[in-house]
Amino acid sequence: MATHAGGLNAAPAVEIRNLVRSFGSRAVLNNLSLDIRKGEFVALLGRSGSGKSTLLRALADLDDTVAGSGRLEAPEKTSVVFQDARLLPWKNVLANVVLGLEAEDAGARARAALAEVGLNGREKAWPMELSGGEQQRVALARSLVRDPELLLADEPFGALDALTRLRMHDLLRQLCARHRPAVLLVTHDVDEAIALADRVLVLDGGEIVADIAVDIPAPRDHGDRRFGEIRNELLGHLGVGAHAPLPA
Ligand SMILES: Nc1ncnc2c1ncn2[C@@H]1O[C@H](COP(=O)(O)OP(=O)(O)OP(=O)(O)O)[C@@H](O)[C@H]1O
Repeated sequence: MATHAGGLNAAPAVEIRNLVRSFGSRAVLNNLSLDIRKGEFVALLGRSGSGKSTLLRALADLDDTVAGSGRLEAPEKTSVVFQDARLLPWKNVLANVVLGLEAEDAGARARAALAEVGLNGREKAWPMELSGGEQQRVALARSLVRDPELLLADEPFGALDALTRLRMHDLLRQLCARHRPAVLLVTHDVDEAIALADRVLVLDGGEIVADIAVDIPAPRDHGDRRFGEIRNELLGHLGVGAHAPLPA
């Protein structure tokens, strides 16, 4: 079992026991159990179709129509970020962040969140005027303004170019260090998982088949020996050689 980065609260934010989720006769999640502690950043890898999004949707309570059983406890204050920013095109940036917020100071909080993601001064812009990376910044601001105890992110940087992706890694790292939500990040990118997470999981056959603590101090260097060891171990669990491309 993994050891964990220091400074984390030992109480679990997420407790999953014997979770089953099936489509027809196929159990995509098969007696899966998992804890995520408060403030812990967990990345989830797995081949295409292994059930990563199914798990994330279960945690987000977005799977009412899916057959299943088991116990799942997750915080009420949960935010989700998807690969596409899912902004309402007819609302400006500020209105997108404020949407659904009932707090009296919603506007001020949304402005502060936009400043945190580097979009100060863009409050009145329309989504279509923003780059893909900027739209994802808005999506992050929209999540954080709700002060979530759990942040679920389903390949949030998958559609971005390599440089923007690296910038978004820095941003997400800073935001998580400041707000300390528990995080479950679904990604296909092994290096992204190692660079960002306290723990990296691999999902296969409906179960967690690897649970690896990333015991590398920040800032993490991709060329670091330990980084390479963890990469190789994860690639092994994913069924690919260390230098072969990850199957889509
Ligand atoms: N609504 C649905 N109806 C039927 N089958 C589904 C449905 N949603 C997902 N599945 C199936 O469940 C399996 C897991 O899907 P899921 O989207 O969770 O995988 P994933 O690991 O997130 O894949 P990817 O990495 O390609 O996004 C797949 O075989 C998929 O076809």
